Amino acid sequence: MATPILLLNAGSSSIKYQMIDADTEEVLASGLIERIGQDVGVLTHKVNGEEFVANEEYSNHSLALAAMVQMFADHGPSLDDVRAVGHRTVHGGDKLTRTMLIDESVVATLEALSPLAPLHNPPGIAGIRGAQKALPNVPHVAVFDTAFFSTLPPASYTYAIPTDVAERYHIRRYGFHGTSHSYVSHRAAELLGKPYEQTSQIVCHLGNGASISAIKDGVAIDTSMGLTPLEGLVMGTRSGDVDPGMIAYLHREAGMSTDAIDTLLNKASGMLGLVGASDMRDVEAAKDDGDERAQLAWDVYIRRIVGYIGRYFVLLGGIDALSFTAGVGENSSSVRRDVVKGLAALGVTLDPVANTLRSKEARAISTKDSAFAVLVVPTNEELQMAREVKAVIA
Ligand SMILES: Nc1ncnc2c1ncn2[C@@H]1O[C@H](COP(=O)(O)OP(=O)(O)O)[C@@H](O)[C@H]1O
Ligand SMILES: CC(=O)OP(=O)(O)O
Ligand SMILES: [Mg+2]
Repeated sequence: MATPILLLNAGSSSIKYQMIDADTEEVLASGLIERIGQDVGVLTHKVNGEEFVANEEYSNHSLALAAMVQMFADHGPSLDDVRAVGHRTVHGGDKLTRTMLIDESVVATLEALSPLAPLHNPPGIAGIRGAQKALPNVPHVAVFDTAFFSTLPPASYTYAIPTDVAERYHIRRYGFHGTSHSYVSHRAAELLGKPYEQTSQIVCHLGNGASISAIKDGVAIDTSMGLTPLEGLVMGTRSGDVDPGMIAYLHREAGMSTDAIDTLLNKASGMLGLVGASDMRDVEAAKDDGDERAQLAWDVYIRRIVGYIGRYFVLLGGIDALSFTAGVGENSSSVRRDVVKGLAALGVTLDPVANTLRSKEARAISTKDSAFAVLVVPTNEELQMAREVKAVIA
């Protein structure tokens, strides 16, 4: 008896999905709907080694989801066999801290948290609504990006603002990409051949959004994203850390509204703001062509990562492994090379051949005499979600 589970990972302009047999962990189908909200969207559906592509306008996430359902109807596998649907849900706040069945009160809480994750929670909710309509008779389960970080100690999650304000508005650091940090750190422990609970690790999730986590004895103790997924590293379109004084300054001096500043920092900053392109492949190509703006953006990006790793290295008192994951972390050997170059004081060294080898497998890229292992571990948020959903419906 197979247990097919449908996993939905709704982003601001895309939905990634997989159907996984939770018993064998076999991928039964996978797909990606891109450019939701633009004139022409792209839906790519993969099943049995075949690929089916549709180009249509998907003006919102509900319509995109309806197109996905149609793909399953036309090309299989049948959605009738699906036993549960898992939803990547970005902000769970301080109430929703573990994988759980979705009911109306969960959706209401997610709606209330939307201001804290404006790029992520609204599409997540649209995904839940659309999937509930398409698959009304199976359990729907929410898997939170924040859950892995519910173990952060107060010294890590507390902002130095008046306690009554923090409490009234639930202002604290939550952390995101937790499903990925959890999957990657467990996989890294396997590669190290050490029990998870005995590992100290730093994980760099470098995708469009990016974050770093510090894990001590198998417990997350710090991470670079905070109240919202804006804090920390430089990202595709997000600034990461800035002096918070900049917000009031822009408001007063440039006459910008709070919404305009929010959009500036979340959607027009990062690589896009510095170079005019949010995709690291474009930034790297421009840098290699001698574009000075791209070189500066690259240096800012790398320096921020190196700074966080140094800080977490000290906090952890040394580490067993530093892992790179997500779109940039898995694919850009130059980002990995330059980050490790910046960490020379820690005695870490890369094997340049292993670093540039292209592979989809988790692997070590450091030399034998490196002070700690450097790993590339392809993330698999959907598989991690399938495991958690299976446990919840059991
Ligand atoms: N070969 C590559 N070199 C550098 N960056 C890459 C490469 N392939 C993909 N990327 C980067 O990965 C990003 C997407 O990462 P991903 O983890 O899928 O992000 P998200 O889940 O936030 O959409 C792209 O925006 C691109 O910048
Ligand atoms: C939380 C977050 O930043 O997610 P993503 O990287 O998918 O944008
Ligand atoms: Mg992602």
